[in-house]
Amino acid sequence: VMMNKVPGPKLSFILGNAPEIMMLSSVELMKLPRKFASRWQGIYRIWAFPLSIIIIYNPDDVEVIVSTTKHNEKSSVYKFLKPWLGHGLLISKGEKWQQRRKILTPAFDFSILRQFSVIFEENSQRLVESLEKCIGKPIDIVPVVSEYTLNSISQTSMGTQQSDKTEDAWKAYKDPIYELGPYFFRRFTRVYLYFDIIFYLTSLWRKMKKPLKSLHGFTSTVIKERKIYVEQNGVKFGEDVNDDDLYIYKKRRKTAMLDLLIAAQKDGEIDDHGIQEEVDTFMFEGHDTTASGLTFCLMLLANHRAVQDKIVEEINDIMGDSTRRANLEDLSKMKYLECCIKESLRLYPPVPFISRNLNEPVVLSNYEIPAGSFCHIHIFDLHRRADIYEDHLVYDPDRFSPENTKGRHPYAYIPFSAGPRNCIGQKFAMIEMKSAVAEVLRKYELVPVTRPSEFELIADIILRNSGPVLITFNKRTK
Ligand code: HEM
Repeated sequence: VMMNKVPGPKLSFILGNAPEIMMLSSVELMKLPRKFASRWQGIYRIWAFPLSIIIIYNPDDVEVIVSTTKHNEKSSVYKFLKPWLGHGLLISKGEKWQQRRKILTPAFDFSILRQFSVIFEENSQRLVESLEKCIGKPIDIVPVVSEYTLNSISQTSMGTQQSDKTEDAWKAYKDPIYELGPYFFRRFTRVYLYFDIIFYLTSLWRKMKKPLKSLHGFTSTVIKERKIYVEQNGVKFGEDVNDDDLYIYKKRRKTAMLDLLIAAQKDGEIDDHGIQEEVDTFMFEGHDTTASGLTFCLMLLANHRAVQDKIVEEINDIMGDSTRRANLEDLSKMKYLECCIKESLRLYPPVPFISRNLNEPVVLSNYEIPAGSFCHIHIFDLHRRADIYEDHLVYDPDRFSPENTKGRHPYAYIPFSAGPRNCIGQKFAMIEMKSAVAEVLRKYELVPVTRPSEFELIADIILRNSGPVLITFNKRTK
């Protein structure tokens, strides 16, 4: 069956109402695909002249698209990010992507994550201390959590020295990102702005230049400082990693991502511009996603007292009376905590949708989809399918126990995407989130202020609430 048989909103709806779509707020735009998802069964199409877009949210079709390298190319939607992230790993294609992925993969090897875990521990400690000041009153956790994830990505992957970068110091990086958000949104909702030739003539583009310059200035300083450090300390590349965590961490050994790139440059595999692209990509992808994940997870735990208590019980079983920080080995034993994080990534996937260019025809749900179409994968709607997840809107971490996971379609749950183009930072993110949640819960009882029912999610690259996410932290008395 051909493409034009795929169900979807009436042609006139999209074309006729295009100006209305442009008028939608980002909260309303987030709701629209949710409405469509409930009307169709896992696949629908949208014509936004001259684009034909297929939207899928069923495991079989998702598997067809993400499990091979055939449909690996990101769609033009990502080009909105190009002025910022260049052709970094998230956006690049073909041989360039393959080569970069090969250079960068060792930076996320388990042996390196083991070294990083000491840094996560220290930052979790700092997170816990910073909450001390706010005990007993509602606070917005969004800035607190993103300070944690920014420090974590920069001190691990970028090898930034462990200075006490506070919220204020990070403003120079975060403010331009917040400034750019609405501009990306504007472009996304206006099909004519999909064409570079038009876009680069608009005042929108002119407005974007300044925040982009600030962002690039920030990351190029990170690179410069690290190059000087490597120069002065004569770090040798290609040494075996010593087993002593503390030693490696103090010495800041070669294996951090930025060091790998600097090494690759010495081998002529990448140039300054290429390094800048990757640092921009990883600074962003590596902090905003986990900040979103942690925000929603902590909010859900505040709203589910029994789940919180069960996690604390698990932690107490593992840590006993010890007050030392939970290390990587302890964290790997926290199986229930892992289920809680997974379940929160199901309901609130930080990357709510991904998109591919179909460069060759493909059959999805028995429809022949021609080459040249875009394929959006709506992770958000896939994760909320009532036929896969009973009581699909209920936060129930036990869904991810080994028994309950058995028999579930492997592509029914893909917060980190899947296949060859999956998230390179998946393990990194899980350890980082576990460390923070465990340490926070050991010290505090989370009392709900913002309720999930009050959420107004917005259409953005990363899933966010339109307002603050408030929680009250009280000292935990065992
Ligand atoms: C909860 C946290 C995270 C979530 C939910 C997440 C999710 C995702 C998803 C869905 C993709 C696929 C994107 C696409 O197909 O367009 C992706 C790719 C990617 N992620 Fe993550 N991510 C997380 C954390 C991280 C971290 C911590 C890093 C880096 C340290 C990272 C770096 C990347 C990069 C570089 C890519 C592109 C990979 C490629 O195309 O080869 N992510 N992530």
